Amino acid sequence: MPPSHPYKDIPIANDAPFELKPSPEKGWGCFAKTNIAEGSEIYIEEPLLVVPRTSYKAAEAVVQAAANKLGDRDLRIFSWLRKNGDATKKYTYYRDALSDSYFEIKQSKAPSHLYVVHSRFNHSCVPNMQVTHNNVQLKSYAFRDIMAGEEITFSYREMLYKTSAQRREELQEEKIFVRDCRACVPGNPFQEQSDSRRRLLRGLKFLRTGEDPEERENSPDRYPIIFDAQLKQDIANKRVAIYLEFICMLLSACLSEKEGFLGYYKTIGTVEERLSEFVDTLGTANHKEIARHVLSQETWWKKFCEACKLYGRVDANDDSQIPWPHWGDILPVILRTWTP
Ligand SMILES: C[S@@+](CC[C@H](N)C(=O)[O-])C[C@H]1O[C@@H](n2cnc3c(N)ncnc32)[C@H](O)[C@@H]1O
Repeated sequence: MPPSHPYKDIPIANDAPFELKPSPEKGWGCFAKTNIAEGSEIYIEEPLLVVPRTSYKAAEAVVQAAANKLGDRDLRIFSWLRKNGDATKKYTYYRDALSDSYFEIKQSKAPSHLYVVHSRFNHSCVPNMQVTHNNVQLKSYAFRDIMAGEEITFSYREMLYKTSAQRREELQEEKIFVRDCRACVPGNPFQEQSDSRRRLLRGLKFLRTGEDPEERENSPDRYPIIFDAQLKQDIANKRVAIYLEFICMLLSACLSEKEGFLGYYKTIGTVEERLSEFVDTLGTANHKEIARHVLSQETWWKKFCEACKLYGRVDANDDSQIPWPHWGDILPVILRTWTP
């Protein structure tokens, strides 16, 4: 009989809906023991170790000092960590154990928090779990239904607006070579459509808000999303017409649903709630009526199609100064790139 794997000893609450098991080509991972309904909590965890931010070179002494303050039990748990679940790969350096299993808690001044259980979940670009935190406590929940036996994954970075090539580039910088991901493995229909959908989602976000979610990290010209310089400047400086914002929100919901991300933003209210609030901002009674009719449609695609009836209607609360013809150019392009 093979010797027991050290991960088998990692303490996981009995009522946790998942178990740790080998995950083909990804070391070990976490798999659902039962069906988990969308919105259900998956795990709550406190950090085992909190280490002040430091340079990689200095980290060994700093992490070692923090580890030395652990009680016997926690030190033993720390010692069970293995490089990507390989039982033979015990860490030589404390800093490497930390750097493979830490989470950055943005609000905290000490960014390196080691969570033994949450760091056993593998990455996916089409994940089913979201990890949030309340100060230093991590809390994860299912943002879509998860079937018993399915691997539970989360996205290590914000990746909704990135194409597979962009994601690959970023993850490889962290030595993560994504396997078994239907949005990344080239040549399958989901992957090809996924790239177009994510590019469109990014463009729609820019149209709605004037902010390009990728421009923060990349130079504006590296992965341009809007090629028309005048249009780009107009959107960045001015508000778009209300009808267009509404249509863009609905098309974004269609695309997010296809990508499996519709439940992802539930922490800030459901898409339905946000759209209802949006309807309240319309100033023309007739437009409100059309918008309510739009939201009563069964599917996101039907809602989007009905919303297109608002196309070009200037609302009483509209303060858009962006000239019309641009939008006439854009919508057909959007519609051509995506089939429901
Ligand atoms: C935080 S650990 C995740 C748990 C790890 N698999 C284990 O057995 O302990 C991160 C490491 O898991 C591996 N990994 C995570 N997601 C992966 C994926 N989608 N494809 C391939 N490897 C993945 C990478 O080696 C990465 O450095």
